[in-house]
Amino acid sequence: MAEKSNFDILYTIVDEAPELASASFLPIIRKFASAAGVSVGTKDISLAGRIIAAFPENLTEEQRQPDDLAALGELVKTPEANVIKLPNISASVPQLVAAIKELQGQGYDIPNYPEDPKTDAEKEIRARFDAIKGSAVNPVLREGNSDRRAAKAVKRYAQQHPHSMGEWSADSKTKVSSMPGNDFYANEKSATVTADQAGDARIEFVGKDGGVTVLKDGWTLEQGTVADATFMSVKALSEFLDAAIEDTKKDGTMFSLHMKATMMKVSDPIIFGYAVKAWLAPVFEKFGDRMAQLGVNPNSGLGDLLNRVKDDAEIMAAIEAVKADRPSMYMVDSDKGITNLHVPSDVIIDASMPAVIRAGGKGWDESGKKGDTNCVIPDRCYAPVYDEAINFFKANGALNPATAGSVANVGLMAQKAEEYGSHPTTFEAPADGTIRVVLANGETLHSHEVEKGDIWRACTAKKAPIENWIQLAMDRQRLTGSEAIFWLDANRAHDAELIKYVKPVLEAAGVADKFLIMAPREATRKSLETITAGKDSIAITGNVLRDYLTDLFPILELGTSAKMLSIVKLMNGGGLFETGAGGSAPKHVQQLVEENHLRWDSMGEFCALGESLNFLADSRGNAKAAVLGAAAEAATQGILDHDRSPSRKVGEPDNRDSHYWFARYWAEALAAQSDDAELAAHFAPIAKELAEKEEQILSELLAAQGKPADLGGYYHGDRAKTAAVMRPSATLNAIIG
Ligand SMILES: NC(=O)C1=CN([C@@H]2O[C@H](COP(=O)(O)OP(=O)(O)OC[C@H]3O[C@@H](n4cnc5c(N)ncnc54)[C@H](OP(=O)(O)O)[C@@H]3O)[C@@H](O)[C@H]2O)C=CC1
Ligand SMILES: O=C(O)CCC(=O)C(=O)O
Ligand SMILES: [Mg+2]
Repeated sequence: MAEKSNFDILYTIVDEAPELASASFLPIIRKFASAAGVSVGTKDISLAGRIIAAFPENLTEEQRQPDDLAALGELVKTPEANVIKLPNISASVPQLVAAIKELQGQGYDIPNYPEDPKTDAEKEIRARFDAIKGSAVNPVLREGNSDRRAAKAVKRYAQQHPHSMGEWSADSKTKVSSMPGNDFYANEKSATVTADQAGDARIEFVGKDGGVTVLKDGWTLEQGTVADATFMSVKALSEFLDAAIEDTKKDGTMFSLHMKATMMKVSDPIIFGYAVKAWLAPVFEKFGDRMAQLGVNPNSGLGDLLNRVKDDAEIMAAIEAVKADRPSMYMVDSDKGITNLHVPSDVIIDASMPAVIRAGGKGWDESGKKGDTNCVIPDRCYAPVYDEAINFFKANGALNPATAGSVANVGLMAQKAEEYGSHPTTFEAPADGTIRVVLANGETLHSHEVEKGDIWRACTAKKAPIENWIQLAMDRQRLTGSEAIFWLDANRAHDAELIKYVKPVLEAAGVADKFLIMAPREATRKSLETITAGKDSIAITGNVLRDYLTDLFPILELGTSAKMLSIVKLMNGGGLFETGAGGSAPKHVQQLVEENHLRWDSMGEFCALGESLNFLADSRGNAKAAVLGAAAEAATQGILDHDRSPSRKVGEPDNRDSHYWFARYWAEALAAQSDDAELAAHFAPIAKELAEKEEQILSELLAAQGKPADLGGYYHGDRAKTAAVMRPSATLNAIIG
C-alpha cells in the first residue's frame, strides 16, 4: 500500500546550491502557506540523506533517518501526490566517496565504498551504494512524462533583457566527433513485445564454448513494451578515441569529452574510463600493473588517478611526457588545473555542450585561454543534435535571444523509459561470445555477437507511458498551436518502433497534419530555423533528448535552464513539480563558501511553487490554495518586472535578496486580492512591514556578503549553521518567524 502524505505539499531536501536556497526560501513558503491552512512537509533525498538511510544498523537512534526516497517513490504513484522536487546530486564514485568520508568525519559509522568487492559482505555493501550512485532519485520519482517549457513571462523577460552570447564565426574549428560505426546507434535492435512474448525474460551470455551465463533473470516485459538491446564495441571505441586525440592535435583545438556519467551510471563511466586510458595510453602500457596495484580505476577519472600515483616519480614523469605529446585539453577549472577528464561527473553533456555552444564554440584550455574545441561524443544516437546546432550557428551566427522563439519539450520519461532505465540491464561482455534476450516463451528476442569488454545494454519503454506521452504532445500542440515535431529517426531501430505507436494515434485523432516526424539532426535544423524566425516549436522526444534539449534551448534562449517550468503530470493523477531543468550548481556553493554570495536563481522554485499551489487548488478544490497560487504567480512576475533575480557578483543582490522580494510581492498580491478577505487582512500588515523595512533588510543581507561562510559540511551541512548563513537578516527573520 502506498503511503499517504500528511502534508498538502512535499518539498524536497536536496544538495548544494538549491538546498542552500531552501534554507532561506522554505521558511517563507511555510509562513505564507500556513496562513492559508496549507501544510508543507519535507522529504530528504539528498546524497547524504540517502547514504544515512541505507545503513541504519550502523547508526545510533539519533543519527538514523528513514528512507524518504522510497516513501516518495510510493507517494508519486498516488493521486494525492503534490511534490516540489529540487535538483539533487547524482553522484559519481568520487562524489560518493567524498560524501561517505564527510559523514564518517561527523561520527557516522558508514562503511567505505568497496571499490573492488570480494567477500559477500563487501558485495552487499557495494550493492547498497550502487543503488545510491548516479541518477538514483529522478527515475524513482518520475512516474509521469515531462512537460518543460519557459513560462510566458520568463520568455518575455529574456527577450527584453537578452543575455550575452558568444560570437560564432564561419571558420570556427569547433566540431563534434563521433564513432564511425559499431556504436550503440549502429548495433541497436528493437521490438514491441507481443502477447505471446510477454513475461519474465532472461539476459544470457553464451561463451564460445557454448556455456551459458545468466546475466539477468526475471526481466519483466509486458505486452506492448518497446524493448531494445544494443552494444558499443570497445575496440572500435578505443580506435576512435585514439584517432580523435590525433585529429584534435591536427586541428590545433582542445580535446573535450562530453558524457552523462551520472544518468547513464553504468555505461558512461566505462566510456569515460576508455578516454582516460586513451589519453594516457603510453603510461598505461608501461605502468599498467603498478597503477592497478595502487588502486587506479580509470573510470573514476584523472583526478583520482593522479591522487593515487602522485608519490611514484616514474609514473608522474611518464604522465608529464605524455602531456607534451597531447593536444590542449578543455578545462573544467583552469585555475585549479581540473581537466575535462578529472571527474566523470564534472562534464555533463546536457549542461556542458550548451555552454560551449552559447560561448560561440569556445572552451578554456590549461592556461585559461579561450579556444575552439573538438567535442567528442562517441555514440551517434544523439550527437547529431549538437553537430547540427554547431553547423547552424557557424553558417548563421549566434541565436539572438531578443527575437528568438522558444522550443518547449514533451518528453517520454515515465517508468524509467529508454536508456535512462538501462542500469540493471547493462553489462560488460565477460568474454567473446553472444549476448541474447531470451523471452518467457523461449524465443530469442535480440542477440548480439560481442567481444570481451563490449558494453551491452537493454532498455524498455512501456505502452502506457508511450500512449500518455503522445496524448500529452497532442494536448500541448492543441493548447499552443505551435509547430510540433516528434524527434524520431525512422532509421533507428527503437525510434521506428515508437513511430509505429505515434502515427496511428495521430491519425485516429485526426491531427496527423499538425505534427512532423523528423530525425534528431533534421529536427534540430528545423527547430533552429523556426525559433530564429521568432516562432515556437514543441520538441516531442524520448528521455535522453528530453534531458539534452531542456538545457540546450533554454541556455540559448534564456541564458540558463534554471528558469524553466518543469511539470511532471504523474500517470496516477498526482503532480510532481520540478524546479528548473538544471542541476545543483556546485560552482555556486564554492562562491558562497569563499565570499558569501549565492548566485543561484530560484526562478525554477518560484514557478514550481505557483504550479504546485494551483494543482492543490484544482485537485482538492482548495480555494485558499488558489488565492495563494495566483499571488505566487504575481510575485514571480514581480521578480521579473523589477529585475530582482540574483547577480553573479559579490556585493550585489543575491539569492537571499530575491527571496525577500518574492515574499514582499507575494504578500502585496495577497493583500491586494479580493477573493479571500481573510487572507487579504492577514497579509496586509505583513506586506506593509516588508515594505517599510526594505532598506534595513537589504542592508542586513548585504552586510553578510564578502567574507567566507561556514556551512559545517558540504554534503551534510549543519542545519543551524546553514540557516545562519542563509538567513542573515534579523529584521526579515522577525517578520517570517
Ligand atoms: N533534476 C536534477 O536533479 C538534476 C541534477 N543534476 C545534478 O547536478 C549536479 C551538477 O550538474 P551540472 O551538469 O554541473 O549542472 P548545473 O546545472 O548544476 O550547473 C551548470 C551551470 O548552470 C548554471 N545554473 C544551473 N542552475 C542555476 C540556477 N538555479 N541559477 C543560476 N545558474 C544556474 C550555473 O552556471 P554559472 O556558473 O554560469 O552560474 C551552473 O554552474 C550533478 O550532480 C547532476 O547530476 C543535474 C541536472 C538536473
Ligand atoms: O537525474 C539526473 O542526474 C539529472 C537529471 C537531468 O539532467 C534532467 O532531468 O534534466
Ligand atoms: Mg538535464
